[in-house]
Amino acid sequence: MSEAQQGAGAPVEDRHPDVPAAAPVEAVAPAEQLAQAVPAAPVEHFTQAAAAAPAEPAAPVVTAAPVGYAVPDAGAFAAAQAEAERVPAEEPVRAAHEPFVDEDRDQPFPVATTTAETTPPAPLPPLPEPADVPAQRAPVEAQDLAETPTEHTVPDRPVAHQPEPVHQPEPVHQPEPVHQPEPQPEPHPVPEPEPARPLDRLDEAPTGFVPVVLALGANLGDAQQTLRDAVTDLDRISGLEITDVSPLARTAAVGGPDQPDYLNAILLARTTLSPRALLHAIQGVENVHGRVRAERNGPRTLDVDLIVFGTVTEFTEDLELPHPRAHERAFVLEPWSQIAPDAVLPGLGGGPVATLAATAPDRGGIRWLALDWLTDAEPEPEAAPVAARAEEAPAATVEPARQDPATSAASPQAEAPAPEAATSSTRPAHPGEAAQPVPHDAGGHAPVPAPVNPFVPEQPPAAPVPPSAPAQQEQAVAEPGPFVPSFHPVHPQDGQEAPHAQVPPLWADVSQAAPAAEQPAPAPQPFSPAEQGSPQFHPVHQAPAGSFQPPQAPPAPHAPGHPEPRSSQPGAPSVQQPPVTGTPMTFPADLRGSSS
Ligand SMILES: Nc1ncnc2c1ncn2[C@@H]1O[C@H](COP(=O)(O)OP(=O)(O)OP(=O)(O)O)[C@@H](O)[C@H]1O
Ligand SMILES: Nc1nc2c(c(=O)[nH]1)N=C(CO)CN2
Repeated sequence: MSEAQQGAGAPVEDRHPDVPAAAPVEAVAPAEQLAQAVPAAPVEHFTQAAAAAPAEPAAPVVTAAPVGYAVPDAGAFAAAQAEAERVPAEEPVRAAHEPFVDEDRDQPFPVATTTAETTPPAPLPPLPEPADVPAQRAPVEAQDLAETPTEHTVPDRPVAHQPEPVHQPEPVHQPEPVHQPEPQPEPHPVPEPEPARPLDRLDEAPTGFVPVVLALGANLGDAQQTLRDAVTDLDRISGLEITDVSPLARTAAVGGPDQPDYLNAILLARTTLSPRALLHAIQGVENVHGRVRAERNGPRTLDVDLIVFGTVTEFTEDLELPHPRAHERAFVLEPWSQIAPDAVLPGLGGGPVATLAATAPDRGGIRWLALDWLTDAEPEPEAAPVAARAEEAPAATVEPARQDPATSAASPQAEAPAPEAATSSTRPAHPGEAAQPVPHDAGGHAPVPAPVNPFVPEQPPAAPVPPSAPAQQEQAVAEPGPFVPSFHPVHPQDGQEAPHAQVPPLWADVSQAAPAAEQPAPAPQPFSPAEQGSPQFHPVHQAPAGSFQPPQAPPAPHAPGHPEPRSSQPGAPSVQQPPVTGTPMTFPADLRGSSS
C-alpha cells in the first residue's frame, strides 16, 4: 500500500459525522495519480467539474452556492446564494483530505461541496499530460466558468459526503490553472492494421501491354445481363482493354453446393496493370455486381477469375498464376479455345487449351454456347426456340448437365432450365424495363434468329447441315468440316431448316463438338465498346464462305473420356493439324493502341 493509500484513513475529526469512514477513503486516489489526472486548478474549476457530475446533491449541500445547478427553484437558489455570500470567500470548508506529500495533515483547503455521492466515483480516465494542454486556453475557460454560479466560493457548511472534488489538489501548490478536459469515453478497440505485405513480383506493372485471360461466371440473378455489364465494366478499367469475348457457355456447376447452372465466358484482354492491381480491379467489378463471398464454389452473381497473365507463373497467398484450377475446368477451357484455338495454358498442368478442354472432367456439362450474347436483340415472344434435346446430351465423358428428370425427355425447353428460368418465366431484358414474357430455349434465353447475327452481314448460302437424326448428329459432331466451329448447330429443330453453317444460331450444343484446334486462327478484330455503345464479341468462328464441307464419312469410334480423333474425314484439313505441342500462348496481334 502506498503512502497515499495509508493516509486515506484521515482522522475522524476531519470528517463530517455523516460521512462514513470508508467512503472517502475509497474515493481517495493516490496523490500522485490525482496530481496527474487533475491538473492544478483553482477551486472554481473543480466546482464546475463537480456540478457536471451526475450525482444527486444532498439537501443540505444545496445551500452551497457552487451547486446552483441543483437548486430546485429560484427562491431556494437565492437563499443558497445568500448563504454562500455570508461565508467569507477565503474561509475554507473543513473536510477530510488525503494530504499531499507537501501538505500538512491539518492544513485548511477549499473544497467544492456539492453532492451526497455515496457510490465510489468511476476511475478517472487517463488524461493528457498537462504539458499537452494549451496554456493559453486556461484563461478563456476560466472566464467561461466565471459566468456560472460556480464562481462562488465554497461555504463553510457541513458536508454530508465527500464528493470527488474534495481530493483535488490545492491551487496554492499548483498555481498554473489548467482546465481539466472532459472525461474521455472508453476508447473502442481499434483493429490492428494489417501488416504491410511486402511487395513481390505480382505488384510490378509491366512496361508494356501484357495479354491476359479473364474468366467470367454467373449463376444468380440475371446472369446473362450481369455478364454483359461485367464486360463493359471490365473494359472501362483503366489499363485494361478487352480484345475478344468468347461465346457464352451454359455449364453445369462444378463443385460446391447444389446450385443452378452457370453461364460462363472468357475474355481476352491486354493490360498495363500489375497482376495484383488487375486482380483487385476485377474484384471491384465483382463487388459492384453484388458478389458475396459466402462459400467456396458457391453460387454467385458474378465471378471474374484471372486465368493467365502473360506467361507468368507465380504462387502467392492472394494470387496464383495461372489460375490453379483453370487447367481442369472445361467451363474455362472450352470458351477460351473457341476464341484462341492455339492458346496454351502455361505452368504445371498446363498445355494446349483445346486439348485440356477436350479432356476436362466437366466437359460433358457444357451444353450451350451463345454467339452474340452481348448484342442479341430483344427476344421476340413468337420466335421459335433453338432447341436442345435430351438425347443430344454429350457422350458423357463425365457428368452431364443437371437435368430435370421429370421433363428433360419430354420437352427441350425444360431440359436444362436457365438460372433465371428457375425462378421466373419473365424478365426484363435490361434493368428498368418492364418484364415481358420470354419463351426460353433450353438455355433459358429466348433465341435470336440466325440472320440477326451482326457479324455475318453477307454470306453466300452454305451447305445445309445434315438432318437431325441422332446418327447423323453424331457424325456431324465427330466430323465437323474444317471451319465449322465446335459449337456449330448440329441439332436443328425437327422440321426446321438448319441454319447456315457459317451462321451459327444463338445457342448450340458443344457437348459433342470436336476440338476447336481445327479452326483457323481468327482474324482478330479489336473490341471497341466506345464505338459500339455495348461490347461485342468477334465472329472469330465464322467460316470463310464456301469453305464448309459436310461430313462424308461416319466417325471413327473413340473411347469415351478421350478426345475425339481430329479427323478421319477425307479431305478434311484437320488431318494436317499439327500434333499438340507446347506452342506458345497466342493472343490477337492487333491489340488496340488506344486506351479505353
Ligand atoms: N488467379 C486468380 N484469380 C482470381 N482469384 C485468385 C487467383 N489466385 C488466387 N485468387 C484468390 O482466390 C480468392 C478466392 O477467389 P474466389 O472467391 O473467386 O474463389 P472461387 O470463385 O470461390 O473459387 P475458384 O478460385 O476456384 O474459382 C480471391 O480472394 C483471390 O485472392
Ligand atoms: N460450371 C461452373 N462451375 C463453377 C464455376 C463456374 O464458373 N462455372 N465457378 C466456380 C467457382 O469459381 C465453381 N463452379
